[in-house]
Amino acid sequence: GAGAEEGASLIQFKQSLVNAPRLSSWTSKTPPCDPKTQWLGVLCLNGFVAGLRLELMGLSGQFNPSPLKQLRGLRAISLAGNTLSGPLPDSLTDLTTLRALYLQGNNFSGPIPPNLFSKMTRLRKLYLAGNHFSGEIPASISQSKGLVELHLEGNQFSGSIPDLASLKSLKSFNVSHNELQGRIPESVSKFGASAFVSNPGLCGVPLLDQPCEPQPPAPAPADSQTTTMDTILAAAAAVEASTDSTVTKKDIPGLVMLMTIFVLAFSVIVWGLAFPGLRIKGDRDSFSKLGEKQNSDESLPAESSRAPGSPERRSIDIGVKAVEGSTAELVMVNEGGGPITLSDLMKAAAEVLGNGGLGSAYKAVLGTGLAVAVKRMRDMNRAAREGFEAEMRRLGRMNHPNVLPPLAYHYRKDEKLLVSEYMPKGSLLYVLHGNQGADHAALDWATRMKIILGITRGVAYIHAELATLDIPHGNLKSGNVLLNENFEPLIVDYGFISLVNPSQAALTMFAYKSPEALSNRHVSPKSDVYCLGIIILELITGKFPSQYLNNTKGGTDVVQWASSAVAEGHESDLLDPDIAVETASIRFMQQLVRVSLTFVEPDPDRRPDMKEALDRIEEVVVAATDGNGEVLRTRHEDYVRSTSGRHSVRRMESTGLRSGRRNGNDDHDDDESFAAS
Ligand SMILES: Nc1ncnc2c1ncn2[C@@H]1O[C@H](COP(=O)(O)OP(=O)(O)OP(=O)(O)O)[C@@H](O)[C@H]1O
Repeated sequence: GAGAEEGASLIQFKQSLVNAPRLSSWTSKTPPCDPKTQWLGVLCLNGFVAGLRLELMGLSGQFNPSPLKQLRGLRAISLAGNTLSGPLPDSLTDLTTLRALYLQGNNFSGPIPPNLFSKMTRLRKLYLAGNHFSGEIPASISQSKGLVELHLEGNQFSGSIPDLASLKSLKSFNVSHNELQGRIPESVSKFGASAFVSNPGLCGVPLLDQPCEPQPPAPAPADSQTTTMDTILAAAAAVEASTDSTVTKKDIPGLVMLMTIFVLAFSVIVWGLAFPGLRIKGDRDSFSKLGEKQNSDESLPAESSRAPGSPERRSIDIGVKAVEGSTAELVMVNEGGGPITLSDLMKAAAEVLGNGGLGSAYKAVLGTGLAVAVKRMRDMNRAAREGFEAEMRRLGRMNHPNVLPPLAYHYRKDEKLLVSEYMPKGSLLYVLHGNQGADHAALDWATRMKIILGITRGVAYIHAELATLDIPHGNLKSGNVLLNENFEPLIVDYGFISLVNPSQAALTMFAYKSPEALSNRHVSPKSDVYCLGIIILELITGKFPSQYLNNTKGGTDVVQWASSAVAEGHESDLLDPDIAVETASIRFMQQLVRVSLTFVEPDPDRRPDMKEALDRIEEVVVAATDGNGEVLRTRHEDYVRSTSGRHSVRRMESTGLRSGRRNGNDDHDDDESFAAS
C-alpha cells in the first residue's frame, strides 16, 4: 500500500546519504509510519510521512531530494547540523508541499539554482545558514510568498539582496556574514543591523556605519600573518594618502571587508561547532508536535544570529608603517589600565570595530591581556597641539562610574589616536537593536531603568566637569553608550566639540540633529538634554529612532510617536512589549515617557537643563525602586552635586555602581575618598 511506497522512497533517499547507521530502522520490512516500529526521524500524520527530522546524525554525502517527491504529505525536512555537502540539486524544486526546510550547519556549497524556489509556494521557513553557499541569493525566494523565517547567514552569498517586498509575512530574516553588496532593500531594512552585519559591501539603513556612497575597491590583501594595530593603521593611512583627505570615511569599509571575511570564516566554524547544542533543544519539542497540529510542523524555533566569535587575525600589511619616522609617543592620561606604550599598542593583535562619524574604532589586545578600543579620529585639527593635549588630560581625569575616560592618546598632525578600555558587550545601540541574544534578553525593566539612570548621571557629570564647553557631550546617542558586564552604562565620545573641525562636527555630531540645530539656531548644553531624551524614549519603546538617521526613511520618530500617544492618553502603546509585560511597573514607564518628553521639547528654553533633568529622572527611579534595594542601591541624596561645577561628588553604596577605575590625577583624590570622609 501507500506505506510500502513511501518506505521505498525513503530507502532510496537514504541511499544517497553516507554514514547513516542510525537509520537502521529504515528497512522494507516495516512501513515507515507503523506506530509500533516507526522509523527513526520520520514524523507521520494520518499514517503518511509528514516530516523528516534527521538533524545532528553525522550524516554526510549529498542531498538527493528526488525520491522524496513521492511523499505527498511531506511538510518539513530538517537535516541541520550534519556534514552534507555539494550543491542544492534542481530536484528540490519538486518538493512543492514543503513548509519548512532546515539545512543549516552543513557543508553545502556552490550557487543555488535561481529558480529553485519558484514552485515552493508553501514554504514558510527556510534555513540555509552556516553553509558555504555562494553566488547570488536565488531570486525565486520572492515567490515563496508565505515565508515567515528566512535565514541565510554565514554563507558566501554575493551580489545584492533581491527585492523581497512580496514576502509580506516575513518575521525573521538574516543574511549577516556573507559577501553581499549594494543597498539594503527597504522591504527588509526593518530587521535591524544584526541581520546584515559582516557584509562589507552592503550599505544603507540599518547599517549606520555603512551609508551608501561610492566606495573605492578594497586594497588587495598580502600574505597572511597576524594583523597588528600597526598594519591596520598603516593600511588606513596609505589608502588615505593615495586619495584626498575626504576619502577617509570611505577607506575603512575596505579594511572592514578584509577583516570581516576572516572573522566570518572563523565564526562559521564556531557556529558549526556551537550549533549542535544550540539546536537540539527547541527542535525536538516543536517537531514532536507535528503529529498533533496540522500547522505547527514547521515551527522549529529561529536560530538567533550569533555574535561573531573571537576574530581570526590576518595581515593586511601593505608595507607602510603608520608610525615610521615618528618620535611621538602614546601619552597616558589615566592610569586605569596600567602603562601602555605606542609599541605595545602597535604590536597588539587588532580588529576593526566600526567606522563612525568621527573616526574608525579598532579593538586591540595588548600583550598584558588588556583589551583596548583605539579610536582613530579624523578631522580633529581644530585645536592646536597644546589645546588638544590639555583637553585630553582633562578628559583623562573624568572619574564617574558612568563615564569612560580615555586612557591615552597619540598626537601627530596627521594622526590622532584615542585609547580607552574595551567594553565587550559593545554599545547600547547594538544590544538593544542588533543582538537578539542573551544580552538583549537581559534588558528587562530594572536593567533599562539602571541604564537610564546611569546615562543621566553620567551626562550630568560631564555637564558639571566640562561646563566650559559650548556643548559638553555633543554626540550623545545609544551607539556612544557602552555597557559593561553588569549592564552599567559607560558614556564615550564626549567633550570633542572644541577639537573637531566645525564642518565635520555639524555633519556628524548628534547635538547637530537637535531641533535647534536643524532650524539654524545655536546648539547648547540643552542639545545634549534633547539627545538624552531620545535615548530614554529609545530604551522604553525599544524602537530605533529615526532621529539617528540623516534622512527621514527608516526608524521610528519616537518624539512624534510619544507626544501623540501621551496627548491621546495611550502611553502604554509605546512600551516595548519586552518590558510592558512587567505590568506592576507600567506607571513608572509612563512617568519616564512624560519626563523624557520634556527633554525633547523642540524649544530648548522649555527643556530642563541637565541638573534639573537628573533630578526628574532620579525622582521617578527612586519612586519606582523604593523598597526594592536590588535594582539600584543608591539613593537620591547619595549623589550630591557641588554647585561649583568643579566636581561632581558622589557616594555609591553599591559596588556594582562603583567604577573600579583609578584616577591618576591627584587633583581628584577627594572624589575617591569622599565615601570615607
Ligand atoms: N571602548 C569600547 N569598547 C567596545 N566597543 C567600542 C568602544 N568604543 C567604541 N566601540 C564600538 O566601536 C564601534 C565604532 O565606534 P565609533 O566610535 O567609531 O563609531 P560610532 O560611535 O558609530 O560613531 P561616532 O564616531 O559618531 O561616535 C561602535 O559600535 C562602538 O560601539
